[in-house]
Amino acid sequence: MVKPRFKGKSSINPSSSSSNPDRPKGAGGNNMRDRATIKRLNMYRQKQRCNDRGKVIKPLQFQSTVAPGTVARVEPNIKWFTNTRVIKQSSLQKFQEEMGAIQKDPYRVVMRQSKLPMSLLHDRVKAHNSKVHILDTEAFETTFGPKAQRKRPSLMVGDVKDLVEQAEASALSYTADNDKDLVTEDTGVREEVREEIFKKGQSKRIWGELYKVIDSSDVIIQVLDARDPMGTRSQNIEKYLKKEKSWKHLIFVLNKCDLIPTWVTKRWVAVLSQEYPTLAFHASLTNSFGKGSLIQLLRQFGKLHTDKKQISVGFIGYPNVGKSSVINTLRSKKVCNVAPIAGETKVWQYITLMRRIFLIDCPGVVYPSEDSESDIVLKGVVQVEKIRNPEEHIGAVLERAKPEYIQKTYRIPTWNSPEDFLEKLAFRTGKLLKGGEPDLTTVSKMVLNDWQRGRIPFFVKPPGPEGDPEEKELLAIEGPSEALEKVEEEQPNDPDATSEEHKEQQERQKEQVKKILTNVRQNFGKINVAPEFSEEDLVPVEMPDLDMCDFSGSDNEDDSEEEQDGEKDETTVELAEGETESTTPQTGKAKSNKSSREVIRELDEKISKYKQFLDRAKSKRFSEIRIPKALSEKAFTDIKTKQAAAAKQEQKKAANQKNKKRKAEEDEESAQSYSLTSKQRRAMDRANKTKKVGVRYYDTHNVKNKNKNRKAPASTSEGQKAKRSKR
Ligand SMILES: Nc1nc2c(ncn2[C@@H]2O[C@H](COP(=O)(O)OP(=O)(O)OP(=O)(O)O)[C@@H](O)[C@H]2O)c(=O)[nH]1
Repeated sequence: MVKPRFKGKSSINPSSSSSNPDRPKGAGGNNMRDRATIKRLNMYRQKQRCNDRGKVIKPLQFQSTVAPGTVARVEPNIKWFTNTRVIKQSSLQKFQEEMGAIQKDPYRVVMRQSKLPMSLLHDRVKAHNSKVHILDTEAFETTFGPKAQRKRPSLMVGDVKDLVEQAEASALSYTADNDKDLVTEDTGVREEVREEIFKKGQSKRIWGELYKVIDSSDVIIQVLDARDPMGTRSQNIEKYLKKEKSWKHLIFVLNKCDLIPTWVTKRWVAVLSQEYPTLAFHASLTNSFGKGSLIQLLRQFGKLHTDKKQISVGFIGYPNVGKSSVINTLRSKKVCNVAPIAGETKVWQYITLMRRIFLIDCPGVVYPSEDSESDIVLKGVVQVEKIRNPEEHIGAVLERAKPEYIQKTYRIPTWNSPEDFLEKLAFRTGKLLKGGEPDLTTVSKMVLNDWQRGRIPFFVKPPGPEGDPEEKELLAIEGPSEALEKVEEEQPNDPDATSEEHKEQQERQKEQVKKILTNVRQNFGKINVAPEFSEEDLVPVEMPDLDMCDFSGSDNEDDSEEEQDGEKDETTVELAEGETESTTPQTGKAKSNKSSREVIRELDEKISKYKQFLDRAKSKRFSEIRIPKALSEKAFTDIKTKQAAAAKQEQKKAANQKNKKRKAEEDEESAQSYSLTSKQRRAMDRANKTKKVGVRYYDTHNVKNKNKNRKAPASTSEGQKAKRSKR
């Protein structure tokens, strides 16, 4: 530190040291410390000097020299009161009036409030018991009238008596187990902290994404896993939507219907339809179900919002329920990433379905619940690879899935415990560690993956009696419209819905939505159920509407799908038409005019239609369709008699036209065995073949195979076989 040295008259130190407050300007460059800073720094740096005995011989600057305890006076310097200002009463009043007027004016803003004595505006101290002047600030109508907008506290009771009664009642029903706030003695035993992965889909970021999707959508589709619709449903989000966004349409889509028996799909659709419009869906690019209905529904919703250029449809739901797959199915191509692991979708994503309809994919969201870790794993919320102890959840799998399905899937006849099961499976699949130890972790992961991907047949049984088809029908038919009414009734009024006009508009919209939903019908018989369920699970569902009209209705769905895809499905058969033709007597006269070949061709067509129908039924393993035996027999006997008649006619013609020798031979043959020509025999064979319902689905649907079978001459195939056997 440079001390100012006395140099004659001047006490200014000419030194250019950085600690000299008097140094000339520019001596330290452009960025010089100012005088005050240097003085302050010097003050910090100074040290007190003491003699050998500890007595202060040089006190610090500004240090009091007065002995402690002495009464002293502070210098009466004006600088101590720099922030104080004096204002005249008249000026104060003027300030209050002018500033008050500005504050009340909503078009003017007071800037720099902190620099103005704003507290002077509110100097009137209010007494504690002074009246609340609500009406000073709010009008009577908005406060108390029928159109009051002021929020009232929601009190559960009307008066103190009620309150006491309620308190007593709740005291009686008190149980310490449910009391979360109860302070208990620390036993030292605590629940283990949950692994982070079990909080999948609950992060703030994911919820942020969800709210973005909800805010941007006009129609919200909650995708549910058909195997456990209630478990993958977020009732809290539904409540939120009903309360805060009541003008948005919420729809359920029951996805993965191919993994459960059809009657279960039907029942769940009926049950869920009582709350929200519900559609069954099977997401697949090649073999989907429900696509036509959903697109039709979305189109109709688009028409509802004529005021908008386009509508946005948000897909929300648990992770891994198939939101992205549904979007891909609707677009008929891979527009969203799909994976059999949860959390594939990370951020929201906009996809154009049509010019007027946009789809928004959302990451899977999980509402924090009481679910156990096993519940979370089995709902497919977490990725199996990330589970630390997958063996712990195998017990839950074995509990939930029926033993017969486990036996069938893994070919393990019996087991005593989950560990035993895992060991047996490890030995069977050769998943062994060093020394031949079974690799339980790998095997457990395999089982959990199989579960999540639907390879182990499982479904949560829907509520209600199982074998009451009448009730089911009723629910299925009345469901959507009832649901709509209920939803609409429960919906609170839109804040703006004060005017009559708005109400009318709402009514109109309600009617329109109702109409839309009654138009959308699904034929559950068309779902291709993949897993093989036991007899017990395939509760035979009588379909009273198994007259062929039902099938014509079902084709409508395909039609709409084709409309979308722009391609025609060759396998679509209008059985309704076929049925009326075969059963009505009108054909007799007309047919007599037709040539026998035409008749045979027609009959062939009919045969193939019936065959397709039977194959379809067979592919469902008769889980949902029961063909009345009388009906099928009648149909086939009809065909056979007609074929025989046509064949006879053909025979007669041929007999007239062909030479005598041939005629004689034919006569001889017919006399001997009443046999038919090879063509007729083939036709008869085909007719007989249709009786065999054991033909697999792809035999008729795979056109390639069909042609191969037809074209390949028997001799060549035999020749090939012979060649192969020689080799
Ligand atoms: N069997 C069957 N599997 C399906 C169906 N829909 C989706 N999946 C499968 O379910 C898995 C998850 O599908 P995603 O579309 O990725 O599911 P997501 O809901 O988008 O999942 P997140 O990205 O985690 O939100 C994939 O392996 C799909 O193949 C369906 O209808 N039937």
